[in-house]
Amino acid sequence: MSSASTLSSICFEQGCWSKGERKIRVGADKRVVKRPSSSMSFRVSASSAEKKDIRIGLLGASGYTGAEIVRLLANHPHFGVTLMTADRKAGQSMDSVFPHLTAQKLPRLISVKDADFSSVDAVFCCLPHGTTQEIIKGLPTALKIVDLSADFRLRDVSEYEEWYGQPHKAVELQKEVVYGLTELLRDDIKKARLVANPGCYPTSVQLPLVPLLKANLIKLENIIIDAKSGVSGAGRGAKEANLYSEIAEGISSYGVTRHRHVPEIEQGLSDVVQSKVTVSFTPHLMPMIRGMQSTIYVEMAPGVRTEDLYQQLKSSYEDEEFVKVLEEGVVPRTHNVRGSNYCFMNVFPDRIPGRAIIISVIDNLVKGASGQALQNLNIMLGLPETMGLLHQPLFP
Ligand SMILES: NC(=O)C1=CN([C@@H]2O[C@H](COP(=O)(O)OP(=O)(O)OC[C@H]3O[C@@H](n4cnc5c(N)ncnc54)[C@H](OP(=O)(O)O)[C@@H]3O)[C@@H](O)[C@H]2O)C=CC1
Ligand SMILES: CC(=O)N[C@@H](CCC(=O)OP(=O)(O)O)C(=O)O
Repeated sequence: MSSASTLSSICFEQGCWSKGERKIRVGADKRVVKRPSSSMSFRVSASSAEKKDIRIGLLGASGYTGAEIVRLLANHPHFGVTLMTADRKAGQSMDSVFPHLTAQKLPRLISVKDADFSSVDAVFCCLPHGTTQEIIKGLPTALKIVDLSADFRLRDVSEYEEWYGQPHKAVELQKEVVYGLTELLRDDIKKARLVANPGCYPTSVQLPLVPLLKANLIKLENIIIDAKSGVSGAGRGAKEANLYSEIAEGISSYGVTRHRHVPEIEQGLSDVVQSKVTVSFTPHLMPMIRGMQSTIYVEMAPGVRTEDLYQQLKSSYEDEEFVKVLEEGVVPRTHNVRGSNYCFMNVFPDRIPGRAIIISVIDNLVKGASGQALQNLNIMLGLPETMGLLHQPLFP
């Protein structure tokens, strides 16, 4: 890995920049993008920018989440991919690995050890968990980084070691990490250099539960999460358990009693109430490619009705582009969010008094991974967080 680039910095017009920075005014909202080191200045419009002025490095570009970021960036006026890495596929062209991305002009896949980070301003890290800490530790400190793996999500390094079965290799770096659950931690993300993008299950679970816990509407005990994922959640690497003949025409529970997303979910929920929250969580592999549903059973606090949960979720997310509480009685389906950055949710009364059932759906590869990562990098660089993400779900 070679030496650091100076990070581009971006701000709204009222922000300030120093001498010698290039500026770009973007779209009608008069946003200003600034990059150090050139006297040149130019303008682009957000809708038709040919010049992608912010250079993106994509580590693990030959995987599913890497490819999904490339797909999303096709519609991003500022982020252009200038560096892409792979492991086994290093040396190949992206077109040959992912022909669906052929229309884009992309750099060749190289090994991460050959990567020159002086050519990038920000990095999406789409590597398997367990490999990422050492690699990120070696990156120039000027880079803004969104890590999609689980390597930096658990604040407590001993908890990481317990659940991931290996020592944490970047303990110092862990201290500066911000957890990237966008809608709920936006203010911290704005200031972050390194964001740990949440796991897909934890995203689908925390988005509905955090506002309800914050408002003391549900009990901390007996939260039961029955979650289901499409097979792309397991990545592109070949595994016997993910063969068509193992997945099709059936449902498999896995990680029963001990899935590594449990501590991540519990960390997020416990933070909200400043008290230990525990959950029962069982994930299932479904015979579908994308999509994730979490069906969550909760006990309501005394005197609380399902209507109160519904109103709380409605008001918490009324101004959010990507989190939608459906009309009363409408059941969210993974089909409704396919290919998009949306999370749809709803809450239903259980026939057992005092209990409620919450259903939350996302696309694991978008809101559960690459979409939320892009949302976070937009925020970290002062851009509108919806940039590149405003396409509608693909249905049917
Ligand atoms: N898939 C999903 O829905 C979600 C995934 N995530 C997380 O995002 C990360 C990426 O996931 P996904 O894209 O699905 O994974 P994939 O298995 O599809 O892709 C992994 C990528 O990392 C590269 N790679 C593998 N091993 C190494 C290594 N030792 N050193 C350097 N590069 C390596 C691969 O290269 P090559 O192809 O050449 O072998 C490939 O580009 C993972 O940490 C995953 O847990 C998070 C949320 C959801
Ligand atoms: C279907 C499937 O296997 N899903 C993955 C979760 C995907 C995800 O969010 O994983 P990370 O925490 O690794 O980022 C799993 O259960 O391990």
